[in-house]
Amino acid sequence: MSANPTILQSHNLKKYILETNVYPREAETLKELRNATASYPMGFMGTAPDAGQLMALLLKLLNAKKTLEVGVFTGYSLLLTALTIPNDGKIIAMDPDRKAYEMGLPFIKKAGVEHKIDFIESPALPGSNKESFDFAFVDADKDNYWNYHERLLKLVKIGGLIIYDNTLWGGSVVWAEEDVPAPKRKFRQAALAFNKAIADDSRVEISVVSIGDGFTICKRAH
Ligand SMILES: C[S@@+](CC[C@H](N)C(=O)[O-])C[C@H]1O[C@@H](n2cnc3c(N)ncnc32)[C@H](O)[C@@H]1O
Ligand SMILES: O=c1cc(-c2ccc(O)c(O)c2)oc2c(O)c(O)ccc12
Repeated sequence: MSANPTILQSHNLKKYILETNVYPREAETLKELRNATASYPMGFMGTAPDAGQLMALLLKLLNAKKTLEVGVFTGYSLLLTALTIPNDGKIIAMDPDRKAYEMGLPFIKKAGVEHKIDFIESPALPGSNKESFDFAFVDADKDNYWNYHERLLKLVKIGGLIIYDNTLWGGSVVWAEEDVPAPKRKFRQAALAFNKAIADDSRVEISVVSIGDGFTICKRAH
């Protein structure tokens, strides 16, 4: 729910933020990928550009070099990460949907950052448990977030960050169940359970940010 100001309740305020501080600094290739994605089926799933700007800032703060992405789609967050990490950085990016990745690939090539990307055409839940990643972005099957969390706490370094997207699920976490469209209920329940569990998890420091569709930023504490 990136293009819709579902969390920030004012369309005008969202527009103001985007036009004043986000779009003028957005890389040309990201803009092109975002525009091409808008006419792709389910194009609204792409990461919101204001949320992307926050992600880039955090990647820079961390000096992240090795990152993991679960849920690539056409590659907005992937290209953003590739543009932000150093030239010898690496992103392992997993998604069973190669078609969507290939739609965005020309923009990644044009930006000259394809060498930083290792795309794996597969559902996630990686095999190795060796900790080594500075950063992970999870924007995939919402009902698996807790499974990803358990695995990522082994794969991300102490002090590293994990960002989960869609944790406010269009704002529906505070709606009555009957007001939520039936197909959205399963992921709403998943978000409610995830938000409760993460609040109780002393292994991470957290901040829930009402940007995009809700970002839960977790720092691995120990
Ligand atoms: C919301 S989109 C990702 C948006 C992307 N981060 C962006 O900025 O455009 C969700 C993606 O998760 C992928 N997905 C679904 N189940 C998955 C799984 N088990 N492992 C990895 N990716 C998965 C879908 O194919 C879809 O492309
Ligand atoms: O409607 C959506 C659906 C999904 C989604 C992702 C992975 C799956 O396996 C799946 O079955 C659905 O993801 C979204 C998202 O990430 C948004 O930011 C906004 C909307 C949606």
